[in-house]
Amino acid sequence: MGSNFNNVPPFPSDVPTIDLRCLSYNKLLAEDVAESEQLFKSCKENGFFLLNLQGSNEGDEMLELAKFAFQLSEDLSMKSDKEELEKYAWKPPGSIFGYKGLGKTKTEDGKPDNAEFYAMAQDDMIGNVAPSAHPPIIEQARPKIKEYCTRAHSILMHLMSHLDKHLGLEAGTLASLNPIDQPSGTSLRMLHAPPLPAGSAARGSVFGHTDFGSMTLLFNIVGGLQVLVPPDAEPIDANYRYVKPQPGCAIINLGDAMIPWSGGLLKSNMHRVVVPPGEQKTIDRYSLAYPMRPAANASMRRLAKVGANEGAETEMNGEKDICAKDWEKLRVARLVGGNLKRVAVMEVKEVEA
Ligand SMILES: O=C(O)CCC(=O)C(=O)O
Ligand SMILES: [Fe+2]
Repeated sequence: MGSNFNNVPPFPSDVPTIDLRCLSYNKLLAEDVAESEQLFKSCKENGFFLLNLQGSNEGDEMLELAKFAFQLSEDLSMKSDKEELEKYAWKPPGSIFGYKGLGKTKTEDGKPDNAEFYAMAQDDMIGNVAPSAHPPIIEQARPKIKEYCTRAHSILMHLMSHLDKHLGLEAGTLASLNPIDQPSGTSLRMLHAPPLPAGSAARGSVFGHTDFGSMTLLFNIVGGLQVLVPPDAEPIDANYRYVKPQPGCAIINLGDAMIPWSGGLLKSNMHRVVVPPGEQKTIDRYSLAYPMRPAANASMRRLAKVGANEGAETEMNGEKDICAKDWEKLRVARLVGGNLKRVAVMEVKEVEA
């Protein structure tokens, strides 16, 4: 994947960027205490960090799989008949997987988005459920997509094991809420934003949102991703900063599920994708998102004991239980209804009331 960075115009130096921590996956694998502290800090401050995957077998394998998936995404975008892809259309809230064509959603300013994507359900790709039909380009890639999901999941599980420790949870607690072998809404989503025709008005690709799941592993090469700074700022243009993509690194961000689980201690930050900065706006932008979601039947309730010394709300009285599947349904319905409000700590209670 590193080589792909050589084929794109440089990320400009005169745009506002967010200075994300770049953590070493190798050090985290070796249980490096300082690196682990930095991970926890990032999760509490803004829920975003870069993860350098170079130098460990697992990390290098993930980078190779990303290279494969970037090519797959390009092949799908460039070699497919769009009408053919519409046979596998994404139709929320009923079907949140499949193909979404350009302009099917609106960005903040009410204009149609400038991105297409193809989302593949992990359950389908790894065999938790009977396979669904996909275009031949995807069908042929099934074994690699399965490898991709498996590898991405195991990397995120390791990051979760660090959070278990910091949150004072028993080892394996967060992993047990995100098992790969049980049905969940986890997917691999390949996004493509074509360059806008010269002289046309700017149009964003992905409207401001937080990810629904527990943790996302993201690869991009071309800029355009922006994060809200600080996380509780008004979601207006002036408060968004670009993330500068780094070779050999994934971008990790926490999703909304971490908020109720951690009693609001951890952050799930608003982000969006706008026109790539500077000269980068002249080329096709591809990104690969693996938003890991909790098992469908996982409880969204605050985890007992979580962060008692860290200022998290630990009072659980009155909180009703709701499973991830129902919680996500409410989130999708809210999104389709145009409500992009952030998830509140007490959302579990709110939605059930
Ligand atoms: O394309 C990107 O860089 C980010 C995409 C994203 O936020 C998402 O798919 O949830
Ligand atoms: Fe996202």
